[in-house]
Amino acid sequence: MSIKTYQLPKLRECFKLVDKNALHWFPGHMGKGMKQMQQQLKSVDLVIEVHDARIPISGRNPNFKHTVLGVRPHIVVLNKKDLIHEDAVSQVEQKLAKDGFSNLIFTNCKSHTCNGVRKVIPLATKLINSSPRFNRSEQKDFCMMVIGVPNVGKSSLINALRNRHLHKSNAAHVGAVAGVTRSVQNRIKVVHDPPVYLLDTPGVLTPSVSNIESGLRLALCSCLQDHLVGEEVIADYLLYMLNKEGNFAYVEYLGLEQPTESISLALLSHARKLGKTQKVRSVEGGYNIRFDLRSAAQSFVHAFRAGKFGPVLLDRDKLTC
Ligand SMILES: Nc1nc2c(ncn2[C@@H]2O[C@H](COP(=O)(O)OP(=O)(O)OP(=O)(O)O)[C@@H](O)[C@H]2O)c(=O)[nH]1
Repeated sequence: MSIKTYQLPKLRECFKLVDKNALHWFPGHMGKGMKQMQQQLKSVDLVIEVHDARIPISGRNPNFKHTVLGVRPHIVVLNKKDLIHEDAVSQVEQKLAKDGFSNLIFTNCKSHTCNGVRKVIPLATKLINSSPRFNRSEQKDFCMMVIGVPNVGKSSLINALRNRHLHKSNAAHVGAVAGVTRSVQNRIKVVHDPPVYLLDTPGVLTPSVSNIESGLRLALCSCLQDHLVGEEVIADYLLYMLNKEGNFAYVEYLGLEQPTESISLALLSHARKLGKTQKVRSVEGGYNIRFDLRSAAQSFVHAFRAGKFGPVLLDRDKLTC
């Protein structure tokens, strides 16, 4: 196999700035969902907080700490483990342990043989049995609430656990866009004996994103809806991050000769490669055919989300703080 060497461009130190309001996504169902979660706390024994492993710090909703965490035992599941480097796992573990998260499990809900998925119920029941159950001490069944920001894989985790323990098909609705689950759902049984039920909840973000770069990372991982931020802005941030990581797998994918820092050049090349054009009305009255940069941006970002550029830990810079 030949290894390509590239003449590297001078790395830029910034990415396209986006208006903070574009990163503000807190529709009504999120506020309502948060209230429903708080109300449900008395009927659950444990909270499972799911994160996207690519953004273990940026993807954390700090409001959960004051609203739904603290009363019941708590497990952090870092899902989409297949999209980060194997060697990043221990770095993330160390950082989160330093931040006070001791019950951590990495999962890949797309794999039927994931070891992490296998560990969730045994760890959860162990934690419940070693904590006071308060109003639920007479209950024979266990109930756990699955929380997290949008699109991190909460429903997928419930389905994976149900599949593993009951060999039953999916019961929670999974989708590739943020905001599929819009209210706290009915209990879903995932284990027979002792009975274990899980509550799926809507993904909830903070009402305001304080840091633009964290917001762009959330957008890149599909925790916000793309059209709110803009596909070309997300694509620009992706290009900036891949260059910063020294990950040039995008060069061939986009049909480029060399790495580039220019998102316009990258998208033009990709649109040309895909043959994506659009008709644009000209001032003279007719139509001009132009390369469709928006479709190219969508395709670039989707390729990243599908793992086409290999594993990427977006929060690497936050692990040393
Ligand atoms: N690569 C990868 N993709 C995953 C994994 N788990 C879930 N997904 C994908 O992530 C997307 C979101 O999954 P969901 O289970 O719907 O996420 P959610 O957190 O319930 O989403 P909301 O209801 O929007 O809050 C889907 O396209 C899943 O197929 C995983 O471990 N690895």
